[in-house]
Amino acid sequence: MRYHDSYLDAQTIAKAALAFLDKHGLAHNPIHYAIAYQHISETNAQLSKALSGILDEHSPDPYEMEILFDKYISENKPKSEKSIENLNKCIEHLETVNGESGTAVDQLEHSIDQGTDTDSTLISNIISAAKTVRNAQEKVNKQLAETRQQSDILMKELETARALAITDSLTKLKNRSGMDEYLAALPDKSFKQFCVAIADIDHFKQFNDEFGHLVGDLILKRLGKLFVEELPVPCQAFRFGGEEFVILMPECNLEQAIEVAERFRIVVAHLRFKNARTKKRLPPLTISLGVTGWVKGDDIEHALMRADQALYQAKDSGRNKVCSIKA
Ligand SMILES: Nc1nc2c(ncn2[C@@H]2O[C@H](COP(=O)(O)OP(=O)(O)OP(=O)(O)O)[C@@H](O)[C@H]2O)c(=O)[nH]1
Repeated sequence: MRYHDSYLDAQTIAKAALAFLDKHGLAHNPIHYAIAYQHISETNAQLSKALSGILDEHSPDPYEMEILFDKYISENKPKSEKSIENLNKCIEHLETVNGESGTAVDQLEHSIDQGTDTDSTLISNIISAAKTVRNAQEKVNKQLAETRQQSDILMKELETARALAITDSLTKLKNRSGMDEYLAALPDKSFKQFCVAIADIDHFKQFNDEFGHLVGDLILKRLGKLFVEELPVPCQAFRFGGEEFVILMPECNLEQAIEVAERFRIVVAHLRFKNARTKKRLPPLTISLGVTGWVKGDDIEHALMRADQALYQAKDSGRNKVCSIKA
């Protein structure tokens, strides 16, 4: 159970939670209320820490509240455990039914072996055993259909869990594991021409410090979308953690890869963000990129190290730049 407050305690917390919402001009909707309740009752330390960080600066807006709710309250647990439980129950039932029909047949065999029954008793025993077996068969068929349904649900849940494991929850881009899967599935011919880039947001710490991590998260989210919208096929971006992204560029020579990176850099530099609460414009955001070639036989880690060196050069020479190192 999540809440242990007594009736009276809960009433007191509820009043304080509503007063909190009023104080910050927030609607009494379930999302805002859940945040306020958990904050006031001190039952969610991480939520309170994030909320206090915002409260130090300003009253949270509904957008920030939604992000807090998604990050610290909302639960999206996989139902796999329940499905496995159901599947096991189906199997157990199948075993019981199978046992019932086996017992009926055993009893019949026994009375035939003994030879003590009259013909009419024997016939009625055969009919009764046949009925038991037929009933059991019907039950088995029904149960099998249910088992199939449960196993389909489980398969879907496993697929979802697998997709989640290789996806970055914030940007929705594939993560490092997703990139490893992508590389493992690459046909050999793709290695003829292949480039790798690392993109990194400039002065993102400063941005976070000035506007808060939640706004920083929104920027990362927007960048994730932009990679998908702006990178030409078959280039693909992956989030490696933090504000660092890897772009794999199959079928690109170094010159073409630099062009792709440069175009993306310019798109980002032209983006304009607005603070949803204050409606004020945020300062322009820039990224730096390091590009390198990846040749057949080379370890991807080596290519990533070269791309990182190139990125370092871009940062070192003023940022908002693309630098490259040959394979
Ligand atoms: N909002 C947000 N910030 C993040 C996330 N991951 C990493 N960061 C922040 O990204 C910042 C990275 O800072 P630094 O590595 O110092 O780099 P920088 O400030 O961007 O400076 P340069 O890379 O040298 O231009 C840190 O403040 C991290 O907290 C995230 O998921 N969300």
